[in-house]
Amino acid sequence: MTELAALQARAMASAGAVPDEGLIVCENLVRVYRAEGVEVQALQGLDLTVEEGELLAVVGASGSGKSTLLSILSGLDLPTAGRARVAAHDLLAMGRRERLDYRRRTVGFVWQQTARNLLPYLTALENVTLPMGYARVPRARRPARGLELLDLLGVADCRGRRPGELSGGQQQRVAIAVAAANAPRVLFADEPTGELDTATGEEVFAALRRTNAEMGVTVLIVTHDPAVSGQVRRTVRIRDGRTATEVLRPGAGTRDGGGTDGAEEYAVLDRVGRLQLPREYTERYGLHRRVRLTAEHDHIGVWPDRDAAAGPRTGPGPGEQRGDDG
Ligand SMILES: Nc1ncnc2c1ncn2[C@@H]1O[C@H](COP(=O)(O)OP(=O)(O)OP(=O)(O)O)[C@@H](O)[C@H]1O
Repeated sequence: MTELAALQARAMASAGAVPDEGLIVCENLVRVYRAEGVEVQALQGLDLTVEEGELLAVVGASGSGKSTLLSILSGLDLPTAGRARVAAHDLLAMGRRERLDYRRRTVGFVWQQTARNLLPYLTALENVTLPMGYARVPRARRPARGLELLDLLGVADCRGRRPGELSGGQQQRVAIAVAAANAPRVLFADEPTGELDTATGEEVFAALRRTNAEMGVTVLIVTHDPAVSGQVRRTVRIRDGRTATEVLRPGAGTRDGGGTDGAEEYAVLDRVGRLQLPREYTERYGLHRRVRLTAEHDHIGVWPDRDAAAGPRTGPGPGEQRGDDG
């Protein structure tokens, strides 16, 4: 078995994930910051389930809560309330040692700032082999494993160079190799292409897809760039600290990144049946405070509540706009 195959086998092996649950499960996650007497609700009851092996993007405007979510999932921050589990680790209940082990072995990170990912005085290969010490990989096996990773990500020729001698895209691909060095269950990437031009950014996405497809590592990319949706099969949009909508693109996330054809937008339904309607729908159809539901044989109709203004009525009026067909 090659080093990479061994890594893949470890990544794929179930490490005790609770059956019927995703690899990542967030339920009603709340994070309140208190600064100088002012309270900011960065997360306001966020729900998210990610299955093992997924490659997904979490998108949202600035201030929507993406970084807060990433800090919690990566074990750097604690939520104020709610539930968060990753690979059978309860992120609210981890002790110091478990947290350290979680950060070293269960998850890997690629940050936007290329300089934050790599040590400047080490070569690409030394950067990749460094974290293997945390997972007690025998010293003699580290270079072969590191080279295999650099090769998978198309930067084996950079092995002897220091970060300052690499392009931004090469640095990010080496950073993915570093993050994947201990075959984590999940790789978190925070705006991994934020500092790169489009063509270089696509190379980095291709590298993230290879890590996902060939090592079986679940990859979660956080970005404010909605165009990233075209690169992955599933995009979850956060709005005001909650998961608002999801876009699924059959065929995306494959070699060519897929296209926009066949993309379908979904609203997120939480465990107790709450649904958040996209703002463009609530504005377009004049939906405020409450809506009227009609049960059809294969869908539910959502109608503006005009009764409040126009008096009681039993059915939708002629020419009234339909709120939602699904
Ligand atoms: N340490 C903190 N103290 C107080 N408020 C904070 C803190 N960190 C974040 N916030 C606030 O929480 C909200 C969500 O911030 P967060 O950084 O998670 O959003 P984001 O979607 O990652 O934004 P960006 O894309 O600009 O990084 C914002 O209103 C932000 O001002």
